[in-house]
Amino acid sequence: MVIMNGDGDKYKILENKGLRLAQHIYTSMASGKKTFVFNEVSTHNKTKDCWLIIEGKVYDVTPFMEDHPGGDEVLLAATGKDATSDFEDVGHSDDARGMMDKYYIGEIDRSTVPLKRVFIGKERNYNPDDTSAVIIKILQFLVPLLILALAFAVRSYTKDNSASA
Ligand code: HEM
Repeated sequence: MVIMNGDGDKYKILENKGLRLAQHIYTSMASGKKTFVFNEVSTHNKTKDCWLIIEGKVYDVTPFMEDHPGGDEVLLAATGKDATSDFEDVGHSDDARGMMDKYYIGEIDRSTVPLKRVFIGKERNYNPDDTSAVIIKILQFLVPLLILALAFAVRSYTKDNSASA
C-alpha cells in the first residue's frame, strides 16, 4: 500500500510483526553517479566531514558548512538520517536548491536507509450501514416502551382484581 502525506511525499507501507513502517519513496532518478549505502554516509558526521541525504541524493556539504546561512550545527544534526524533511521544512529558496548540485556526490541505496515511523492513525471499522448499531438504536426506544406497557398491564390487572373483590 502506498500513502501520501500532506506535503505530497509518498510512503510505501510495510507490515512487520504487526508493526507498520513507512518507507519514503523518492521521486529523484538515479544519475549514474556512485551509489552509497546508508552506513557509509552516516560516518561522515563531523564538522570537517559532513554528508547529507536529501531526496535520495548524497551531498558532501563539508566545504559549505562555514558559509551555510542556517549554521553548521543544523547540517550536522541532519547527518545519519534521511534529511529530506529537515531540508524541506526550512523552505529553502530556489537559490539554495541551485547550490546543491555543487555538493552532490552520488545516490543513496534506498533499501539501506532505516525505515521511518510515521503515524497513520488507527484503523476504524466505520460502516454507515452497520446493522447492529441500528438494532441498538431501535432497542433503546423499544425497551422503555415495553416496560411502560408492562407497568400499565400490571396496573390494570391489579385494578380489575381489586374491583371484582
Ligand atoms: C545541500 C544542502 C543545503 C544547502 C545547499 C543549503 C543552503 C541554504 C541557503 C542558501 C540558505 C539561505 C536561505 C535560502 O536561500 O533558502 C539556507 C538557510 C537555512 N538552512 Fe540550509 N541548506 C542545505 C541543507 C540544510 C539542512 C539539511 C538543514 C537542516 C534543517 C538546513 C537548515 C537551514 C536553516 C535553519 C536555514 C536558515 C533559514 C532562515 O533563517 O531563514 N539547511 N540553507
